[in-house]
Amino acid sequence: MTDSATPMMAQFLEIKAGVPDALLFYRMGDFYEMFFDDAVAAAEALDIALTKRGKHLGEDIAMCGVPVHSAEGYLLTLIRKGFRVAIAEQMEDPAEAKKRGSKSVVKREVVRLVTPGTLTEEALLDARRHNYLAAWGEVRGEGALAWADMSTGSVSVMPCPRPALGPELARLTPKEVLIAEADPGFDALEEETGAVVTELGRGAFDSGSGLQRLCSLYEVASLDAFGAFERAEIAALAALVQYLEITQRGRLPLLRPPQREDRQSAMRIDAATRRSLELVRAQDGGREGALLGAVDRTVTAAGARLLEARLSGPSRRLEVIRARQAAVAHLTEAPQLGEALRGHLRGAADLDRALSRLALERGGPRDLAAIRGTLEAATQIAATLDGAALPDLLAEAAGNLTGLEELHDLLDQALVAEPPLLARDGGYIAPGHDADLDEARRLRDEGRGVIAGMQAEYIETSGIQALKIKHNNVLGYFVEVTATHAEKMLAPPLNAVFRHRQTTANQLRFTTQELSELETRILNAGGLALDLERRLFDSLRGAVLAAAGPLGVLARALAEVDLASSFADLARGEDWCRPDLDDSRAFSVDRGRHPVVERALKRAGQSFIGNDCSLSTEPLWLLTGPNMAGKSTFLRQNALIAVLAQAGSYVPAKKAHIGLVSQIFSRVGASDDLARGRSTFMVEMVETAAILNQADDRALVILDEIGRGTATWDGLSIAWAVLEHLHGVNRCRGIFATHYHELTQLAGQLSGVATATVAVREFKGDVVFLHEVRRGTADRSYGVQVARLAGLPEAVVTRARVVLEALESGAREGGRPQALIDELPLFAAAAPPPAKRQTSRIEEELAEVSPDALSPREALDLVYRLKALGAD
Ligand SMILES: Nc1ncnc2c1ncn2[C@@H]1O[C@H](COP(=O)(O)OP(=O)(O)OP(=O)(O)O)[C@@H](O)[C@H]1O
Repeated sequence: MTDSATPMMAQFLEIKAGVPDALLFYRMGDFYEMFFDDAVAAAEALDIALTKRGKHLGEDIAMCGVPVHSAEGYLLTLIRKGFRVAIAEQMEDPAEAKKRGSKSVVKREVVRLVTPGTLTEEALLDARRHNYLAAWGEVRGEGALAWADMSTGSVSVMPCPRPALGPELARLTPKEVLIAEADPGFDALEEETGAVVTELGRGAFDSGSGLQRLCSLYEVASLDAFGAFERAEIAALAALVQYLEITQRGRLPLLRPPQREDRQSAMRIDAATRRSLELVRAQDGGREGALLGAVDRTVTAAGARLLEARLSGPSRRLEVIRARQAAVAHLTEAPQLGEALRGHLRGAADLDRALSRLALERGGPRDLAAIRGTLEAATQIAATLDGAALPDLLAEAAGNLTGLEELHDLLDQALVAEPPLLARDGGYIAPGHDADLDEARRLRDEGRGVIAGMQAEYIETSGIQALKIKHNNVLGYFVEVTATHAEKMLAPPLNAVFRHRQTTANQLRFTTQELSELETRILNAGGLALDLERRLFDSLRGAVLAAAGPLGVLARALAEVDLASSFADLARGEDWCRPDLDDSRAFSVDRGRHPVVERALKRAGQSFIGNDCSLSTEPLWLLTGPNMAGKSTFLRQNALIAVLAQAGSYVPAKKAHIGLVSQIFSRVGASDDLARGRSTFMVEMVETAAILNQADDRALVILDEIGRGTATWDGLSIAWAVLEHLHGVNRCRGIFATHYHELTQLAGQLSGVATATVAVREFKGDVVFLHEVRRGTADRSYGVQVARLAGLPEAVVTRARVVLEALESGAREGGRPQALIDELPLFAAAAPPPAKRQTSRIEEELAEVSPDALSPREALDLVYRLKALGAD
């Protein structure tokens, strides 16, 4: 090391050596600075300027920095881009360091490692989603998965064999997954799950020392009180806790006792099915186009998180679903009650997250106020529910909403109505709460009044009207006059009172004995007031944390009430029905609808055609129909109805009877996976194999055009064999959409297979989509007509018709394809002279438009007009 900044750089390098995998935010005054490779990487990721600061071993040191006050936004960007960030703070006042000698460096320490799975800041989190950190451990061949949301304190665990890990992670969508280092077979995990995968030393997953760590965390002698955990579960939990200790530098978040989940209790939905059904994320990654976006009417963030969890993991337990349904039914039938609850819920804050920030000492006065507000809402909700005959779930929730009145009263009495964000500047404790604080504040404020009086007095003594008493950080309080009065002020008698301190370009500044004394008094009183407030904050925080257990139960109850009333609001608003669920293998839906497609159509002023589906007697439906007729929509809507029903919601149908579905498989819409070297066809076959190997007789399988990605006869043969297997071996319920009309012959031979088709009408050579599903088979594909609608050149469409006709008549007469093709007239000869095309009304309308002259509103109106013309 050869430069002047050596001691500081030495400190930087030492700290950096302790966190080699993270970018180091090194606090220097009002900035977090980054150096060397960290600076280069961060400057690029954040798109900020890269500069230099001194030299190290003869080379320039790269540097970049972000202001502390806006650091959160930069942190978020870095975390989203997959970085981990270590934050090194100054652990002492620079003045302290100076006392040790002019060359000494301010003490700094890493106070926290910020990783995707360990965020707590409001600004860094999506309020309506969980932020899970997961850990997968294995002991003697038995696997287990544990997951925690540090921002709410929830902790869960369950046995999870290695093959089930992918589907479970797809359900939970954790932001970060911990695995033991050198565990083979996890190469693709990051890509598959979108989570950051972090490897920990094997020691972190040791179940023996892990048990001790967990017992001391929960202050219990054994974990039996929370459930009977397997060793692998303990290993996974222990790894989670150790990682939190590492990242939070010993300051553990509030962690609730682990909840043991049972894999058997949730409907199984694999990752491909989740993608295909777009349960909580649409294919474009957004929430809006997904089922979640279409059904979310929750008014609290915790309610929204619960909804996502329910849609991601619908239940398989009849009694659980029925209890949830009963709550929704009660509120659907009593709309005023539901509305009143929703009104009160709007006043509730995110209690879990406020609590978690307070536990980590990252909370402020607003978090206390959030808890006060939520307790208030809880009391109102409990009162609203009081006295009515309630279904069990609501009665239980109502019971959990009371009992914390004392804490509420304490907070209410202690806090001002709208406290500031930061505790630093005080001003959040209400007057009248603490006599000492009131007294200190009185002294401080009186001092300010005295200053005003003193200014008037000095104006009189000096005869200088423009004299002012001001304050700055260097001089404290001082008297200021303009330079024109210099002579007078510096001469007797005034110079005996006013001591000259500073001359600026136009002003002279003075202090007086009296002013200095007053300043000390004001400062002392102000400092004392701040100190007292800080202590009161700590004691309020202590009172809140002491009630963390019941507060957690209350937060959960509020989320349940929110979810039940939001489902009720949805059911009423959208005219949904209460599905009848039982243990049978029935599946019968009358006038079912697809909630997401229906919403999109509604926005465009169109209505959705409801369709029936009955798999109760013939469990497999073979669905044919032209492209664009609505086959995929029909397939998906039936799967979504099963998901909604088992999540406890009403469903978009006139009537529905559903025997519990154990697993859903959906293969709708092709996708390839070029990153993993799989073609569309290969992906399709891998997924089909998974379905045939796993589907049981309670499964619901929806398959769209299996086999279309290969040659016709291969495709047809595969589709045929798959259908036979589903019918004879899997014996599941399912809908199978296909363009192979030959397959419908199979339906006649298999007793459990029925045929259905999406109806269309032909009108002047074009197809008109009716979107009606009827029993029977489609007479033809209408592929050429649909292609024409899509705007294929007229010549190509005409030619395709000729080829189709020849192929069809040839096939009827039993000709060989090659012979048929040989007989076809050549394209050039067959192509009709380009006839003068008739212009359509849409084209006529468009010809009139000059785009630049349109206002946005006019443009929108135009789209509606064109759309209406298209439908004519
Ligand atoms: N029941 C319905 N009522 C009204 N409109 C519908 C209905 N079903 C589908 N549609 C409309 O038809 C469009 C096409 O539907 P879908 O994608 O399901 O067709 P498809 O038969 O699967 O087509 P392809 O075979 O080309 O994949 C939808 O985007 C929607 O706008």
